[in-house]
Amino acid sequence: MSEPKILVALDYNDKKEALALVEQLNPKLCGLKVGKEMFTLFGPDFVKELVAKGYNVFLDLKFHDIPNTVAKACQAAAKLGVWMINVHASGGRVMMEKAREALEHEENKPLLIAVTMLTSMNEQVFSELGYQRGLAEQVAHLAQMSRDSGLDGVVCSSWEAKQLKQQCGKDFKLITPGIRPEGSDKGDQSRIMTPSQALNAGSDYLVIGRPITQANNPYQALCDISDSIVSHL
Ligand SMILES: O=C(O)c1cc(=O)[nH]c(=O)n1[C@@H]1O[C@H](COP(=O)(O)O)[C@@H](O)[C@H]1O
Repeated sequence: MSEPKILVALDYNDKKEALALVEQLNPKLCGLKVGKEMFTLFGPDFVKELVAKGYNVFLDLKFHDIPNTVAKACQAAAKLGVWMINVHASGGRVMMEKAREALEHEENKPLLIAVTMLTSMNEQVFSELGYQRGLAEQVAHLAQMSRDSGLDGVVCSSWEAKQLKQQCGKDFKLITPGIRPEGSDKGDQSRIMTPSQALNAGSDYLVIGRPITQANNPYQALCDISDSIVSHL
């Protein structure tokens, strides 16, 4: 069975609300992403609760620290039984290599991916950061460094997916947030595509939050998105 391509971002401040949606879902339909808000509020036990339900759980804490700290955080995350964890590629090559090495002896080896440039970044915001390269070039540079460090993939926007597939190879996983069905509110996302466009561009997994969680009927919103990409499955 191919793994579900949709990862629902459970960005809730209410555990009951999150679990009410999860109860309507199933692990064949989607994976679940737990980010900084729910992890801060409800901690590792909430993550373990979702893992126990049989979901692919993506723990999105974007570890970015000195190599030793990130390596230990990755080991702690692996012990929760999660399917995927992320670090920030801007932490550098040594940090990413130490993170990968730290997982080698773990019983549960989650996919280890690196965040390149946040999908909320546009050229204007990016230019204030003072990088020499352009935004797309910086994403490509960080993706190559992540690949060379032995990571399993990157978080990037769907705008970079085609280029990164050519550059890093088909097995290097591309996880793309900034997914918006036609007509849905961009919010603070900048580099967006529809689910189908993103998969056509080469995305392996679609991270989708508010278009689902803030819909009037989140389950129906997920089903509609799932139906819209059925030709890609
Ligand atoms: O690592 C992430 O998941 C992430 C990286 C990135 O570049 N952009 C991004 O939006 N995300 C996360 O993906 C989710 C997107 O949520 P929505 O904008 O509501 O669909 C949020 O939980 C973000 O924290």
